[in-house]
Amino acid sequence: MACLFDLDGVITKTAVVHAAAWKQTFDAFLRQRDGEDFRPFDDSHDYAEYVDGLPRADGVRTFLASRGIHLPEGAPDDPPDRATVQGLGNRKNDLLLEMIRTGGVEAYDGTLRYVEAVRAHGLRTAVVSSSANCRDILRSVGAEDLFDVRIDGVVAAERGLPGKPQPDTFLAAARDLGVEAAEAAVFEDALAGMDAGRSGHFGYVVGVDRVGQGAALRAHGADTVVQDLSELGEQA
Ligand SMILES: O=P(O)(O)OC[C@H]1O[C@@H](O)[C@H](O)[C@@H](O)[C@@H]1O
Repeated sequence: MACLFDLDGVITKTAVVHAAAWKQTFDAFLRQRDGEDFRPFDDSHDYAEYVDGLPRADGVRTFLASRGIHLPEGAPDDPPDRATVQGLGNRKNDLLLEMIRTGGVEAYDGTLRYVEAVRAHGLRTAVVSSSANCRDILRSVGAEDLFDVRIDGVVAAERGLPGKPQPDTFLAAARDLGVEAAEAAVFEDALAGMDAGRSGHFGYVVGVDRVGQGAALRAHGADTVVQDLSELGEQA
C-alpha cells in the first residue's frame, strides 16, 4: 500500500496563492485585450474548472480556450509581458514567487500528521504535483523528507509525462514506489486530480475540500470527501 499526495491545497496552503497569481495575470491580459469592461477571471469557478491541478502552460491554454482565445506558444524564456502561452505563464510565476516571498508558505498540520501516521504504519508516500515549484515549497515547510518519491512539474517534463487530468504522474509515482495503482490511495483537492485518480484506477481517491466544492469532487470521482486529513484519523 502507498499514499500519493498532491501538494497545493493538500499539503500546503498554496492553492489560494496560485489562484490569486492566476487572477492577476489573466485580468491584466484580458483588460489589455478587451478594455475596462473585460470579463474577469473568476478565481473560484474558472480556477477550479480550467486551471487547478494542471501544469502551468496547460492552465494558460485551457482557461484562454474557454474564452475562445488562442495565443501562440512562444518560447520558455519569453518576457512576462509577451502575449504568448509561455509569456503569461512566466508572468504568473513571477507573481507567485513574489507572493510566496512576502507572504510565506504554511503547511496543513492535519496533513503532516496524517503523512507521519501512515509512514509510521509502514506505508510509503509520494508527492505528486504539477507544480515546478514543488520542491522549493516542500522544503520551505520542512516536509521534503516525508515523501519517498516526488513527481512534480520538473520531473514530469524530464520524463515527458502528461500532467493532470491525465493519470500518468500518479502512475509514475506508484511505479516508483513499487505498487500497483489499485494498491495506492490518491489525496487531491483539484477536479483535475480527481479525474486522474479515476482514470488511473487507483485503489481509493480522497477528495480534500478546502473551498466548498465537495459535490464537484464527488462528481469527478472522489470515493470520499474530507475537509481536512485530520478527519481520517488513524484509519490508514
Ligand atoms: O506554476 P507552477 O508552480 O509550476 O504550478 C503549476 C500548477 O500547479 C498546481 O499544483 C496548481 O494547482 C496550479 O494552480 C498551478 O498552476
